[in-house]
Amino acid sequence: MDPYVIEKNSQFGRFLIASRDLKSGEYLFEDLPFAVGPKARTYCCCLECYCPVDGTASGTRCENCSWPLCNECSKLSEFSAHKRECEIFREAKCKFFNLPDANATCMQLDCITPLRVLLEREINMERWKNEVEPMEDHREKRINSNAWKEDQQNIVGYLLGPCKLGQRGITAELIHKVIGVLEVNAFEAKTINSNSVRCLFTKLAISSHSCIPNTTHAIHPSDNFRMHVRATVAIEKGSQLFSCYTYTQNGTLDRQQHLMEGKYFQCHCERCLDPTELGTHFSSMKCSSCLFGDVLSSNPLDSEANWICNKCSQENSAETIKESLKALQDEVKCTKSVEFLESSLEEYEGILNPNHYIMMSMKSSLVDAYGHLKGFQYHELPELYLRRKIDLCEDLLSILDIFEKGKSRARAMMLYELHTPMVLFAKSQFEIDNLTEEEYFKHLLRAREILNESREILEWEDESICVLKKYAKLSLEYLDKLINKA
Ligand SMILES: C[S@@+](CC[C@H](N)C(=O)[O-])C[C@H]1O[C@@H](n2cnc3c(N)ncnc32)[C@H](O)[C@@H]1O
Repeated sequence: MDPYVIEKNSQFGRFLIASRDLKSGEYLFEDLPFAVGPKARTYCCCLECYCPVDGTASGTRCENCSWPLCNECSKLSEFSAHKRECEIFREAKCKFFNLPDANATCMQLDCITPLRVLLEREINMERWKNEVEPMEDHREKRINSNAWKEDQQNIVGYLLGPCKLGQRGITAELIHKVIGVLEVNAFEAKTINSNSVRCLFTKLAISSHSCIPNTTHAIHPSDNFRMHVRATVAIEKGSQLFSCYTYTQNGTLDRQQHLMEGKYFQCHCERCLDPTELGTHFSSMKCSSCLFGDVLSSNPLDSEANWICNKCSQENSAETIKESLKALQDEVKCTKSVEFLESSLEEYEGILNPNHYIMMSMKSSLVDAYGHLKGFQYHELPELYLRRKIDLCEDLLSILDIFEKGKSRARAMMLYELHTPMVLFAKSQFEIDNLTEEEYFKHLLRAREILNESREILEWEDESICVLKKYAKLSLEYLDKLINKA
C-alpha cells in the first residue's frame, strides 16, 4: 500500500495525504524523472553531460546536428540525453547559432527541456496522460506575462517553425502547457559533475509546499536521477505531506516573493502567517526608537504592510524596512573575510534580532570558514575559535530544529560541522587537565551521537555529489577508535 493518497481541493489543487502513520525517517517512495534537461535561461552547456561549453564559434559542437556538446561527449558513438533532439535538429536542419560572447545567456537552449518532454510524451503516452497532463501549469496567470511572450517567440515559434514539430501533431497550446508544467513543477538537481539540470518528477511534484516541510528528497544523478523521498518527522495518518519549493533560510518577504513569482501562489503556512516566524524572530529588526523592542511586519502576507515595534508601537513603512535590509545585505554580500563577518555580526546586533536571517547567513559563512578556510584550518585553530564554532553551529541548529525539523539534510550538514570542534575542544581541555577522563569520555560520546545522527541522514544521499557522506563514515570510524582508547 502506498504511504500516501492523492486528494484535491480549491486551495492546493492536488496534494498528498499520509495514508497511515509515518515514522520519522521512513522511506516513502521513489520517482524517476519523466525528462531531464538544461535549466531555463542558462549558460551554454553540453547537451549530453551539461558541463559549460563555449557558445561562441570556437566551442565544440555535435557533428550530426551542430548543437553544443563538450569535447568528450562529441566523441561518443551514441548519445543518451541528446539522442532524440539530435535527430529532430538534423532532419529539420536546425543549426545552433553561435553566441557573440562566451558569457552570454544561451536562450536557444530554453527549447531543449520542453522538447525532451514532448518527445518522451510520444513514446510514453500512458505516463504522460496519467502523470504529466494533470500537472498544474498556471496558464491563466502566465498568459499575460512577458515571460509568456518570450517563450512564444523563443520556444513555441522555434519548435513549430524551424523544427517543424507541427508535423508531429504538436500544437502551440501543448508546448505552452509543457513550459508551464516545467516552470511550476520541475526540480533542480546536480549531475555527477555538479552541473545544474532540471528534472520533471511527477510524484513528489504533487506534494504541496510548506516553509516548514515534513519530507525530504535525495536525487541520485549516478542512478538516472532517481529520487528517494522520506519523512523527516513523524506524520500522522491523514496529515498533508509537504516539501519546500523555496529556501527555508530566507525571511518571509523573500520566500513569499519567490513563491509568487515562480510558482504563482501565496503561502499560508503557520510560519508565514506568524510575524515572529514561530517565535524565532527570523525577520525581526531592532527598534531604532525604544532600542530594545522587535520590529515586526503587521501582516507578513502583505509586502506593503507597515512594520511595528512590539514594545513601543513605533511604526515603519515597508519601504523603509526593505531599504535598510537591502543596504545591510549589500554590505555583507561581497566579503567572506572572517574578521569582517565577526565585526558585522557585532555591529548589526543593534539593528537586527540575533536570529535574523542576515545574522544567520553570516553565522553560516563563519561555520564554513572556521576549520576549513586557509588560516583557520582545524590544525591551526586556537581553542577560542573552536568554542566559537560550537556556539555558531548550535545557534544555527536551534533555527533548523524549527524550520527543517527532524531528519533533514540541512540539519545533517550542521551536525557534521558541529562534531569536529566538539571533539577537538574536549581533547585540548583534557590535555590541559580542564576535563577529567570521565568528562572527556562523555564529551566524546556526545560528539559520536551527533555525528551518527548526521551520518544516518547523509546515508540517503548520492555519494557522487555528497562528499560529506563519505567523510561522515570515516569520521565515525576515527571517533570510535578515539573512544575505545579513552
Ligand atoms: C508543484 S505543484 C503541486 C501540485 C499541484 N497542486 C497540482 O495539482 O498539480 C505547485 C502548485 O500547487 C499549488 N500549491 C502548492 N503548495 C501550495 C500552498 N502551500 N498553498 C497554495 N497552493 C499551493 C500552487 O498552485 C502551486 O503552483
